[in-house]
Amino acid sequence: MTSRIGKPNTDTDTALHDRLAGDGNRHFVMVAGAGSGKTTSLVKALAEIERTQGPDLRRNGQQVACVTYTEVAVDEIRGDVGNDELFHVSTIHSFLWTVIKPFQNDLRDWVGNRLHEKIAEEQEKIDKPRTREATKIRSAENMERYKRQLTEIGAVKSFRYGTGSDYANGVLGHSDILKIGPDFIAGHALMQTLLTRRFPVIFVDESQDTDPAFVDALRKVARAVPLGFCLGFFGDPVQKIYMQGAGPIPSEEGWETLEKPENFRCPQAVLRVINRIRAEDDQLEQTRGRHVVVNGEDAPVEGSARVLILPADDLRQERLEKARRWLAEQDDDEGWLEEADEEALRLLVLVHRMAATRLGFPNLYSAFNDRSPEDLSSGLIDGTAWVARPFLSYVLPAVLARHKGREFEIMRLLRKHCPRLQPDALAGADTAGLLNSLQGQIGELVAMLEAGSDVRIGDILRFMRDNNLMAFDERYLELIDLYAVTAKPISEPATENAALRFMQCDATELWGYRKYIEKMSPFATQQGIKGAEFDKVIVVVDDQEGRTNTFSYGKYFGLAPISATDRGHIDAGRDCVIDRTRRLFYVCCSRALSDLAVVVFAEDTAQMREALLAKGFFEQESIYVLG
Ligand SMILES: Nc1ncnc2c1ncn2[C@@H]1O[C@H](COP(=O)(O)OP(=O)(O)OP(=O)(O)O)[C@@H](O)[C@H]1O
Repeated sequence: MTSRIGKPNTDTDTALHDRLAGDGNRHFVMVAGAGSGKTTSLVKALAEIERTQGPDLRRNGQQVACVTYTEVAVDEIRGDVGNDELFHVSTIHSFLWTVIKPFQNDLRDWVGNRLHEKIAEEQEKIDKPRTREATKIRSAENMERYKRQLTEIGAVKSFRYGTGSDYANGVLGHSDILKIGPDFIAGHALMQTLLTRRFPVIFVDESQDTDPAFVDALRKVARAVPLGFCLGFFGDPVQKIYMQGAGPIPSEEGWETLEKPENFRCPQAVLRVINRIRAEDDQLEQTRGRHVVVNGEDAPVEGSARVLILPADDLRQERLEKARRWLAEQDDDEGWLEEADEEALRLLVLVHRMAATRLGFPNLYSAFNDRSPEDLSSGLIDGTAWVARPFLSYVLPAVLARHKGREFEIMRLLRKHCPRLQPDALAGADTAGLLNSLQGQIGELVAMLEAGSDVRIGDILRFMRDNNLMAFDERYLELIDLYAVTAKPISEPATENAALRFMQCDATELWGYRKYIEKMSPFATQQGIKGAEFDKVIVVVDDQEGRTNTFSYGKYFGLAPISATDRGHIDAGRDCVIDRTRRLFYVCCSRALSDLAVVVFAEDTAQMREALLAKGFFEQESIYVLG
């Protein structure tokens, strides 16, 4: 038994198990605060289904689908329920791909329509009288390319799912899958029947951040199939931290709303803080808090929740280290200095310039973050930025595998990514010669990524393209060409040159970046820790670092003025920067199992203290100004 499944059932768990066992409408929404055990309820419900319905489902070749937000969350749930084939645990993308993959002809039609749409969009740009000449030329070129692709897709044998779309080669990208999946599910009755037959139960975890079109498509299925199918959402609207998430999931007629009043994770001191934070949102007040057994008695943990205000100058890194030492001394607890144990301490930073500098990838960070387009800046945090993918999933793992002498792993990576090892290319090839040459080229990559090699990221990509080590999509090929003809380093960040700036970074910066992405440092992003918990949590608040309009602690704490746009959003009752920052702060503070410290960098520390006192989240005696 794993830790989650082993937890005692709450009344809500019992109510859910009864519902799952019933033969009426079984759809439900479980909505509850942080640490209330939503994921625990989900895995316990899976175990209950296995126990009571497992043999029948297996006999019918059916599965229970559990869709969640990240690979990390998939692993967590898998860790609880094991590798049982009865459960199909996956991210949204991979679930949608499983569902739509068999419909190859429909996929081809969809791509055809999409290309027609793109052609029409470009034509519209050309037709606008105020479009600049250079833009018109680019649009005309794009149109030609799309038209060419229209003829090429006829020859595609079957479509695959990859990171970026490359229609001519049969590759559908992340964003395509997210459009096609809900379209197909919502639009085809046959699809709905097949879906519910194969997956008579579908659970969606972290529903507040799930794509709204996907949620709507599933709702439609639930309406169409009220009996014999069970759709269950688990979420917390106050933990929505991605702009595009669905937020609250309204219940429908016949559905049950299940609530969980307790918080099982946080100690009393932290529970008081997060209840106050939440009082400004939906006012849900959680009860109980974490308990431990002391001398045979179940007792609540008091824990701690403090704020340390530090001057925002260019000594931030040193000051943060000093603050950790201060906490260690105050508590006589070396845990605050922990560097390696992931579960013991996490430092949560909103944006990572500080971590980037410390880990040795300041330029790469700047390329992704400063005036960069949304897909790069948000992809920086979780490693999904399209320019970074080949390195994180292929090049760096291959080089590491060579360092460790794991040739088998290198072959696995090459087989997956290298066009020269695909079945079509291998037919009639001199396999031994090919393998030798590939081995040699991996050796060259190792040397290029060694400290002091003076190689740029773009050089590595050119090497890979020239030796056909990877199938690049068109966007990437254009970028490699652009890098090749741009001799001068770019000094001024601009949206359109972000990817090129990435290409011009020292290749060795990739190692620090990998370390950060793989969470091999005590730092984690504030958005990246959904669903997780740590013994000690340090939330680093530093508005100077953030250069986006998505979050602002200054505005949230009432120190920075709100803009006219913000005012417009507030007046219209729309989601605004203050709401988003509050939710992020709530998620961060609610990760602590024992101790929470919020480290705030402020231009004016006294003023910040006043602002925090006025907010009233923390007790007066728990707010410290450290010089
Ligand atoms: N019934 C229970 N009894 C005791 N502890 C529990 C119970 N349910 C959950 N817990 C513990 O509470 C903590 C939080 O549980 P879980 O991660 O499932 O909550 P969650 O609601 O998904 O959290 P969040 O939304 O904040 O990510 C875990 O340490 C879990 O082991």
